[in-house]
Amino acid sequence: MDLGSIVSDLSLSRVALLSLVTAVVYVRSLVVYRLYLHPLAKFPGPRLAAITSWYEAYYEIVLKGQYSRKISELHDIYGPILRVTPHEIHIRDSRFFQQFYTGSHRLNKYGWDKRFGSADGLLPTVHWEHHKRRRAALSSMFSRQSILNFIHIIHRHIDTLSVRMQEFEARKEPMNLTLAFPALTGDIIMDYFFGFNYAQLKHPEFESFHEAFMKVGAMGHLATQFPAIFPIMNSLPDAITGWLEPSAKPLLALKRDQWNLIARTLAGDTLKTNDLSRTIFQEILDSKHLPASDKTHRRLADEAQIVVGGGVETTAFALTIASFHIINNPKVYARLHDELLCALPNRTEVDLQKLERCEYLKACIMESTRLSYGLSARNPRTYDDAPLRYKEWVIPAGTTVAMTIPDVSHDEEIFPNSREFVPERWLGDAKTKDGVPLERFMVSFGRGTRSCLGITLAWTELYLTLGMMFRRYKFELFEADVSDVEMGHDFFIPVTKLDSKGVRVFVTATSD
Ligand code: HEM
Repeated sequence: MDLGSIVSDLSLSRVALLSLVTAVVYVRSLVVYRLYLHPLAKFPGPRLAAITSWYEAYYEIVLKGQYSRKISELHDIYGPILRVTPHEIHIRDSRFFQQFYTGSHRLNKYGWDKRFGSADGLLPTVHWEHHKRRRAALSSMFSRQSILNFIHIIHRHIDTLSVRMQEFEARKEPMNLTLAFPALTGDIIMDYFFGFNYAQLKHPEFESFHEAFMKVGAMGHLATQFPAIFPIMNSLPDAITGWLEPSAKPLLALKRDQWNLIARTLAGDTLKTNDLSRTIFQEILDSKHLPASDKTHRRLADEAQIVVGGGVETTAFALTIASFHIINNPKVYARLHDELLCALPNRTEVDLQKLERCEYLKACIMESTRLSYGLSARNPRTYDDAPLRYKEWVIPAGTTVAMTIPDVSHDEEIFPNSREFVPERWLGDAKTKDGVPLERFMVSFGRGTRSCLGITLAWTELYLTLGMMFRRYKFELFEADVSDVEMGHDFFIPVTKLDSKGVRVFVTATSD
């Protein structure tokens, strides 16, 4: 070995040593900073969660969507306020929920922009002002009147569901409601957004967006830790991404499909095949609230993914939960069926106004919505203008603070036996023990300026679908139990145990 190479070997090992020392010093300083000097250092919680986001990553990625559950256990130990990552505070206090989400109209939402690969859709929009104009552009399409203008199309899809039920009855085969409902809600929202649908409800196996949206949710945990994932996925050809990550294929297909639909519309193709006078898509394109930068191909694709996504899984899960519990509880079924018999003496009729007067049906919908949560994820907000006060705590301005809907749905003080399906808890002048109206704690549609935009559409679908089903049919569960509707994983939306075969039922038409 010559002198030159000895010298260069020595300097290489010096560089390596120096790098190691620098890394150790950096990590130690970061740990000391996050534990003792960080503005959130005084907040309770596990030290590991305060030091590194890998604590969160372990529960979300390795254990597949279990951090929400862990956080609930941590609240039992540390109290209502916790530091759950180095930069985030979580609060579990049902009585603070309303105040937290409505405390200011200038709340920003950091974090969800990385989750779905559609950062400029309404739901994940970070800045409150951008959100305000994007929401204004969509609002009129979600008013009661607009939904009533669209209701004949919802009726058509519910008729198709009824025809499919007759088919399964004739074949004496179990029907998979877990798959049928996303096909129903998918066809409805496609008709409303684009003006046509993929007839997923007519597909023999109810092929739908269901799997793709579950994948979006699951990948969100990865994207939270590695925000480059979606930008990389978007920049690679689909074939390569699909080869690298086969489980992303349904998601890629969905994204590609929506991208192409928007390209065709922008190029002047008419996709609309239904008789609707306006689609959500046209409404966005014509909106005076939006600047040109909000009408680009990419932004429209983001909005399509978010609105179609918002319209599919949430309502479908609430329908699945309602159906399972009503079928599983003969007394609930009997009471509901009797009520529907009075409201709709003619079995072919499905009338929204009449169904809305059915108190017990409404109570069943409240209960299934409570148990379906809408979203199971921590729902972050940032008070950027001033510190947020919670009890004796002052949370510095600019801190991400989150609360979680399932925490309220399962607050035993407010909803005793909260895991059980008890529609009766909503009847009459329902109140908590200390006299607060119970509806105040129905938070599954969120609260404040960013609460669910599709609430009227969701309620309309729930009334019409459940009204039709439990007026016209009787059902028997086939190899399904409560674990097929309980949350096993928080993939942003609640997901049941992963090996669930779904809620399968035998169908029989009623004779009355
Ligand atoms: C049972 C059914 C549903 C439930 C429980 C539900 C729940 C929710 C929740 C909790 C949020 C608020 C997220 C937040 O606070 O940041 C939300 C937002 C949203 N939902 Fe729903 N949803 C349902 C059905 C629908 C339907 C049918 C649509 C129709 C497209 C829809 C569209 C949206 C949209 C666009 C947003 C974003 C609103 C915004 O950021 O301003 N949802 N939903």
